[in-house]
Amino acid sequence: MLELQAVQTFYGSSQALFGVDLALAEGEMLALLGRNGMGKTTTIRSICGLTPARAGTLRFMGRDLRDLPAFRIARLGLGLVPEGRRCFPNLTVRENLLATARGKGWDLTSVAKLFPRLEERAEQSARTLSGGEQQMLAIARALMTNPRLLILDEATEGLAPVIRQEIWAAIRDVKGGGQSILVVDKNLKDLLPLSDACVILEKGSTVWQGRPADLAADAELQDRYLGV
Ligand SMILES: Nc1ncnc2c1ncn2[C@@H]1O[C@H](COP(=O)(O)OP(=O)(O)OP(=O)(O)O)[C@@H](O)[C@H]1O
Repeated sequence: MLELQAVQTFYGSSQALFGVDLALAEGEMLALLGRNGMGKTTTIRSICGLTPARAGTLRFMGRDLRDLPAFRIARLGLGLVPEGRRCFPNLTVRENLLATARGKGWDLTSVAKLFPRLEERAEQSARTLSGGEQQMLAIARALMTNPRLLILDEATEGLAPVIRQEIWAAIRDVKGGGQSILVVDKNLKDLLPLSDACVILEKGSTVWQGRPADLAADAELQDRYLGV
């Protein structure tokens, strides 16, 4: 479904990605891992066309993504939940959800079932939600676009443990429904059991690709690339 080969991306003259490879099959969840500043967010920005790659191959559903503007890439069916959970603060929860609604599948009823907290707060402005609720809203908004691929960048970062667990439970449900997902998260304990494949980035390059069980069993590998 998604394939990156030898992707290089720059911010101005400063190179951030030096050779990112990854592959995600339809219906699977791919975990993109690596320490702070190793290029995970930049990889996502390159896929979405927000910081276009300067070299390499990026393909999604058989389409070449290089040189497509971000809005065209989004329309191919990428639903991005960016770091920092951006919603419209002055719109209500319901209005935020309706603003992105597109296609068939996820609708107000099914996202309310996934995140009951959002249904309880449907008429509140998004500004008044807690950080965890805003994250749920950001995920729900991305689902309302009925994306072929859902991309989650640090969806549980900085949230209380109970809220994190609610979000992981929701991700598990969404995945169980066959949704393809690319996820960046630091929480291996929650992430690995749900994932089908892993990619580790180190200094802007892919240094390891494999199965979650192999990574879970390899303390030395975790220590080398993911330890703090
Ligand atoms: N807007 C920017 N301008 C210049 N350099 C940037 C910019 N954003 C990121 N970088 C640099 O690109 C490299 C990769 O950063 P990136 O945010 O992709 O890493 P990350 O793995 O997502 O890290 P984190 O887990 O901290 O979000 C870093 O060296 C970072 O300093």
